Amino acid sequence: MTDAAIKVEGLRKRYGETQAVDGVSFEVERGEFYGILGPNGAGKTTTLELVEGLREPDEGSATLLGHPSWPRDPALLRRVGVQLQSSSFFERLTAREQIHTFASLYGVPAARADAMLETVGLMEKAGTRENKLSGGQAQRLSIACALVHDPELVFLDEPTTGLDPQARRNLWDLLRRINSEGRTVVLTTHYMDEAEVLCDRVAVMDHGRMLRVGTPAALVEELAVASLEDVFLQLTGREYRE
Ligand SMILES: Nc1ncnc2c1ncn2[C@@H]1O[C@H](COP(=O)(O)OP(=O)(O)OP(=O)(O)O)[C@@H](O)[C@H]1O
Repeated sequence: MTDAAIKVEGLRKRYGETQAVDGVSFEVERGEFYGILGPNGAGKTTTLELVEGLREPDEGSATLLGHPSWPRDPALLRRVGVQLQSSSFFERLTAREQIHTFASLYGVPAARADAMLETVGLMEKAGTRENKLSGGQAQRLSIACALVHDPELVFLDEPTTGLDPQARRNLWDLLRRINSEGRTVVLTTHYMDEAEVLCDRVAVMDHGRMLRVGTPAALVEELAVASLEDVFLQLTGREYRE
């Protein structure tokens, strides 16, 4: 058993000619808010999928809460929440029906599912079908579904992409609350301000490798620049693009 929430050693994954993840190692402490930053195609999503146990690594290993993430351990699924893309909703179901379905898959009482809808501010949209929700509402519903079984560890892949500034800030409040309740949160993001505000530590990734890990303030200081945006630019040589 290790006390880290996540321990990753030497992960590699290739798709045909593309070395998507090229020897990634990192650790996330329990209760930490950890951000993975990188330009398009850097390998963030593949890294998350390997760590979550959704893909088999070519090499290397990951442990979640002290257990190997591959081969998948059903007992672990109960303790981990993964935010699915809103395109993974069950078709034509309302917001309430979606989260009730997730709740029943996990054996969670319906009342808990309703409480999660309330937490993400979707009670008044409970009767709305998934395809009629706005982008922000769909994101919040997907986060609520990932949290309905009260996981200890939560993975979010670009949770605020495509949201307007107000909706992003509302989501930040929610993510902070989730973390302050003691959950470990790992997210990827396209937004440096978001990483700076939310994350205890960030890892900057490019070309399948982790270039640097540290607190946003420490990275800014280490590279003697003005902001995390500059850290990103200096390490990757690229503006952040969506
Ligand atoms: N299923 C797949 N089959 C083939 N190539 C893939 C597959 N998934 C990802 N790739 C390639 O692997 C590389 C890493 O992709 P990945 O989605 O992990 O990056 P990312 O950092 O999450 O990018 P983005 O910010 O655009 O989501 C990219 O070059 C991508 O084109």
